[in-house]
Amino acid sequence: MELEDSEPPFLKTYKALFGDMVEEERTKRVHENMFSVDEYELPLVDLSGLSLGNFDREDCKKAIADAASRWGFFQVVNHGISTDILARMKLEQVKLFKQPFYKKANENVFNLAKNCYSWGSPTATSLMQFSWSEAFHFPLTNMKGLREFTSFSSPIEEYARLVFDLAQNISETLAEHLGCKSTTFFVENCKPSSCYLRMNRYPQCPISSKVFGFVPHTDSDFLTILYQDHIGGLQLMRDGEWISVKPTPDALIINIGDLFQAWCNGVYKSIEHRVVTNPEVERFSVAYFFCPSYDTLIKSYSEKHSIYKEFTFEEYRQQVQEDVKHTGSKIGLRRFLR
Ligand SMILES: C=C1C[C@]23C[C@@]1(O)CC[C@H]2[C@@]12CC[C@H](O)[C@@](C)(C(=O)O1)[C@H]2[C@@H]3C(=O)O
Ligand SMILES: O=C(O)CCC(=O)C(=O)O
Ligand SMILES: [Fe+2]
Repeated sequence: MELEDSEPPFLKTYKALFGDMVEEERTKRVHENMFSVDEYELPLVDLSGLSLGNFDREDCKKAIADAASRWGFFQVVNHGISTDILARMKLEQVKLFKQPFYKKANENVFNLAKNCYSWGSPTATSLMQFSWSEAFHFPLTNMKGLREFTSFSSPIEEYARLVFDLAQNISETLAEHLGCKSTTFFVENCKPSSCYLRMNRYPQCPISSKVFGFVPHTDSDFLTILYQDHIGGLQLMRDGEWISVKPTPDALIINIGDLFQAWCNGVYKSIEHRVVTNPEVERFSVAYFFCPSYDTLIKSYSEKHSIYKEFTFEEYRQQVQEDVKHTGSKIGLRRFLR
């Protein structure tokens, strides 16, 4: 197997030691169920409809609510975040991950939160729970901290400001569709400082199609807004099958989180998703978790009927972390069924 100069050193070593194994792995992946998964385009909503006349606006809101209830996932274009900001954010993200390990692991260098950098799933208790990825996952309580590393007006900071408004608008649209026309719940309980940003890097994985880039999970938030590059690898569970999500340039992917599913009594779905590895190229994504403050009480929007017990966001996170610690898996909302 010939060695290409452009390949990272670890891959050269692998090919020298296990060349035929890598070839065999590549052949195997073609038939592997992870890679023969059907690729779908998520329901696409053009948000420019929200700023048009009444009918277009209502159609746009209905498309958002339909996708959130039928898929739990959808993608949006004309979301108001420019291609330029997305491209500059991606560049900063690549620069950040290319830093030497000692710098990435030293939170003072980037002035981000403590312990925000990790490899894999920190609490994995078996290989199947290992994630072949590295990530910075930090609360947006200190946006200025982002400037220390990147530049005065960090594109990541600009993105975080814009994506908060987008998450707020989409949440209120979803609430309105439930008949909560003038709810102030999200404005009162979700602030830029209560949200999180997670930057993911998925290195190429030439050794096994059985390793996940990110283990199957649901997001423990109201709403996640995901910016992914063109490589692909995100899969979601639909009708009992894993389906691959086809990347759309400059689109943002919205998925409903556990807290919204509880708040709306299951009308909108928090869907399990995962990331599969790629044998040839690395992949980057940025997930924005739209979260309330920890003391926010999550209870059904409808007084008359609720599937889940009331719980604060803090109680939810603690329960998840306890379950993940003791069992290696997140039990999530099932813990709070009435
Ligand atoms: C180990 C875990 C923590 C996590 C659920 C999981 O089982 C695997 C995914 C993890 C993750 C990653 C993104 C978010 O940080 C998070 C809150 C989420 O929604 O999925 C965490 C989960 C968690 O701690 O609740
Ligand atoms: O990278 C992706 O496509 C998904 C990442 C994800 O699910 C997460 O960060 O919660
Ligand atoms: Fe996720």
